[in-house]
Order: sequence, then structure tokens, then C-alpha cells
Amino acid sequence: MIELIRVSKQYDRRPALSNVTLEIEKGEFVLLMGASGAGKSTLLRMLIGAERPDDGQVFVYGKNVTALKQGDIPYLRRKVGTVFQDFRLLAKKTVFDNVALPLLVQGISAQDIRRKVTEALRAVGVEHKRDQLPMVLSTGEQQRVCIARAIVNGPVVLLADEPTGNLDPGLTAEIIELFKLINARGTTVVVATHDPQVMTQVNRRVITLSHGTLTPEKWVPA
Ligand SMILES: Nc1ncnc2c1ncn2[C@@H]1O[C@H](COP(=O)(O)OP(=O)(O)OP(=O)(O)O)[C@@H](O)[C@H]1O
Repeated sequence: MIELIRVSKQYDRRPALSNVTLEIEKGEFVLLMGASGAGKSTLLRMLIGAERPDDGQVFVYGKNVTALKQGDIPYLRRKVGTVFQDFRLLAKKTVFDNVALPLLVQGISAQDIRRKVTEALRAVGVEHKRDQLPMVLSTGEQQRVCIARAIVNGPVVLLADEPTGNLDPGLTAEIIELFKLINARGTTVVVATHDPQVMTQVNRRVITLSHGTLTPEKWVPA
């Protein structure tokens, strides 16, 4: 599902990723761990074509992301949902409209949009908040809306960058359970985090980056 082959990236001549080779299979739930600045976000951004490696190749869902033209990136992003620490919800749009956003550019009928958004909101447990603005929601609810927006296209991969960074331990546990559910339905899930609670709770394969380099993997069977 995801393959990086000898991927390197520098910013201002400082390595952010160095010779990273890894493979993630369909249906896996993988944690990408490492200290701040280790290169986790850079790696995730490469998987959605937001960053290009200086060297090496990146494959996602059979597509060579490194070779994609700019115009093909939106098609990749329909297959790869993303969730971030800072939510990135549009403040003036309702919960429903925020989740509908990725569908609007695709020429999908209003009826199908309603159905897909309702399903996504229901899957994350915030259907009852559909007409509210994001700022009146709790932080946990806001992150659920972000997850709904990330899964509304039925992605094959879900990437999350520090998704629990703004949440307390209780809410972190809820959000991780949600990722597990999404994974159990067949979506490959990759979560970048430095939170040991997430590692304990997920209890699956851990990929660790240190100064842009992979360290030997821990593997904890499900
Ligand atoms: N656009 C950029 N321009 C310059 N340097 C960058 C850029 N993006 C990342 N870096 C640098 O690359 C290195 C890796 O950053 P990255 O954000 O991938 O780390 P991270 O593991 O995700 O850290 P954090 O957990 O703090 O987000 C850091 O030294 C960072 O300062």
C-alpha cells in the first residue's frame, strides 16, 4: 500500500529524511514515532505529494507519487485521508459543510453528498452536531469532525499527524479507538505521534525515526 525506497530530503542542506526505505501493507495500523524534528511530518507529507524527495521513490496505492503530475495530486488525495493536530476546520462553515468540502470539487450530486457526509459523521459519532459551527464543539468533537472529513471519500489510507496532540488522555483514548475501528473496516492507518500513550493503546507495528533515519523496528502483534 505504501512503499518508500531510499528516500532522502534536505531543507537548507540539513537532512530531514536520510535514505529511508520502508513498506506498509494494506490493512496495517502503523505508528510513526520519533522526537520533534525527527522527520515524521516530512514523511507523511511525501505520501500525499505535498513534499518531493530529493532522492528515492515513494509509492502509494500502486502510484509512483514522485512521478505524479501536479494535476494528478487531487486524485491521490481522494484515496489518502489526512488528519492533523490543529484540526484545520473552516470556522464559518458548519460541521456538515466542512465534511462535505472534499466532495464538492468532485461534481458529486447533492443527494450523494448528503448520504456520504451523514455516514461519515455517524461513523465518528458527531452526526447530531452537523449544523453547528466548529468553534462551539469540544476539542474531541472537533477532531472527530476532522476524521469524518478525512474518511468521507472512503480512502484506502488514513494518515494522521499528531492527531491527539491537543487532547487529554481520555480524549486521546477515544480518538485512538476510532482509528482502530476505521482500520478494522479495512483502511490502512498511519499515525505519526510522539505520545507513548498512543503506542501502548494501539499496540501494533512501530516505525521510529531519529534525526531523519529509521531505527530498527519494534513489532507488537495485534
Ligand atoms: N518546509 C520546511 N522548511 C525548512 N525546514 C523544514 C521544513 N519542514 C521541515 N523542516 C525541518 O525538517 C526537520 C524534520 O521536520 P518534521 O516536521 O518532518 O519533523 P517531525 O518529526 O514531524 O517533528 P514535529 O513532531 O515537531 O512535527 C526539522 O528539522 C524541521 O525543522
